[in-house]
Amino acid sequence: MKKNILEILKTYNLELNDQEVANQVKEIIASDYDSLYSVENLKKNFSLIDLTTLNSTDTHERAKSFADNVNNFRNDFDMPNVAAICVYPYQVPTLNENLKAEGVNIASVAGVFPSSQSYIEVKALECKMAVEKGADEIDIVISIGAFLAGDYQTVFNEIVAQKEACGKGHLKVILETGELKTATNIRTASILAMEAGADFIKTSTGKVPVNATLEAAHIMTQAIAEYHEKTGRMVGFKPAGGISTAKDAIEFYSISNRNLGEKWLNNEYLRIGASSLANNLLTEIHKIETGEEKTITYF
Ligand SMILES: O=C[C@H](O)COP(=O)(O)O
Repeated sequence: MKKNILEILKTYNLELNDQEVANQVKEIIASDYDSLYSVENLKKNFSLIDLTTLNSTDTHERAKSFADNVNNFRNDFDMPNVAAICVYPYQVPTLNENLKAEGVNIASVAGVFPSSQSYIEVKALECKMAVEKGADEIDIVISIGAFLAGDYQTVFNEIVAQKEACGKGHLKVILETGELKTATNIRTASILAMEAGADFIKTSTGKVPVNATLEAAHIMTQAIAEYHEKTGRMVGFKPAGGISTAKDAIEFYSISNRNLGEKWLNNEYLRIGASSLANNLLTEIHKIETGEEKTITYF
């Protein structure tokens, strides 16, 4: 029998004040950011990256070139590799054939990314096919229109169906927080997605005007910590969309560090979805380690 998400949500206090959230974020950054800004943490943040392309101009060749660079990375740099490469579903077989780097996963968007506007059967089939073709992880988007219309049960049922379709694949659920607007909506969607079985909750697709914000990260990581306390299950967190500088990465890391703590600060439970962060982190690490200002464009 399908669970009733409205009944489940009643067991949580969902109301949040946007201004209080903003103040809490300011306090965390003011107090923690400087001490967390180190080469060690920049390298760790690199190892949290889901190296992403997701452009309309993508091709199999583009996926292969990502795989080649990731395969060679440890020959060229003495630091941990990225966590995963994230591509469109049709590119999964290309990664499956070409990605050889140890410990680097294949992630695929699915569920009719980025709009999620289709039949649930189509969305679930895309998840199933991507896993069958070799994806370890699947990134889907919630039905934002249904959520904003208050139809939480449909949003919940669709996540459950796509989780089932993923089988052994890990499911990351994108809330598209920039479209949810309020802190209360972001908190509600976080809890709904976790209750539906999300292995990770993720902020954004990178395809809407407002992508990952520190406020959304704060709300989501607090919800993850609370859900863990209530159920014992550790859900991962993935900020994504518009995170491109070393400063951005350490700011988001400061929020996760404060709200989730050490157990989450590894790529099993923490990821950053980003198309341009990797090169910028390499450039910053090189600058701190050698004193030389040199733009590194590896990916
Ligand atoms: O999931 C990852 C996002 O699509 C990446 O967004 P970005 O291109 O703004 O880094």
